[in-house]
Amino acid sequence: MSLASKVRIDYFFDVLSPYAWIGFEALSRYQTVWNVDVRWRPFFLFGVLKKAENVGQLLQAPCKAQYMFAELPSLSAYYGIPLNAPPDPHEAIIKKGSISALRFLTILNEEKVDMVVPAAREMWLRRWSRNEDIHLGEHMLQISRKIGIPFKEADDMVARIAHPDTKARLTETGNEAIESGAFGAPWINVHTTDGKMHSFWGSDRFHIIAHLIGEKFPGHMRDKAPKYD
Ligand SMILES: N[C@@H](CCC(=O)N[C@@H](CS)C(=O)NCC(=O)O)C(=O)O
Repeated sequence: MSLASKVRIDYFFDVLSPYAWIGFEALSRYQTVWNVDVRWRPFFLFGVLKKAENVGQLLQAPCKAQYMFAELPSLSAYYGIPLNAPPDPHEAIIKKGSISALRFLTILNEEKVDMVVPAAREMWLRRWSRNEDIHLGEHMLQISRKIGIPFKEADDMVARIAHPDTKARLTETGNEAIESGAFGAPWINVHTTDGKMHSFWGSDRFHIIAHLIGEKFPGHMRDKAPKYD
């Protein structure tokens, strides 16, 4: 068996999850200094929660829901991420959702992989900073324009958002996460160079991941943050 020279990190996320955003920004910064190969893997969190029989946990324990929101301002300040909860979280998260955005990211991941990070970041900025919607095709076109995807290409990808192949690929990514034990987001699979896989839940596990792979975790690394606007 040949051993890999780089640690591969599969980062499963949904742009509706603010914790997945925090982890995404943290890992984007660490990606530049750790010897890792990061794969960004958009998955549909509600599908995963359902398959993992974890929907009730999240929505029915009021103290947990309250805590989830209460912790966000300190994380936002720590990492320097301009995070603002939408004024009507139920409408933004449950009613409008992220399925179109995730399907769009799924297409980008296969056809324009370099655009996945700027597109996902712009989606989070819209949903979790500026209170702008991300559930319609026209929003994907606005996002594409902002990050520099030519209109014709963007239009062609938006037209395939509802294609059965796109849906199937998003479901497959969720299933892969579920098979590795996922029950929430972010879900992080670290494939160490000895061929083993280690799974982690949360944006708050990077010090443990650093220890596992023999790297350093000096905290927020705000000096490596992009300009958020
Ligand atoms: N402590 C974790 C919390 C992550 C978290 O609460 N993620 C939510 C989605 S935004 C989730 O997966 N919840 C499932 C659960 O609580 O079981 C972190 O800091 O990232």
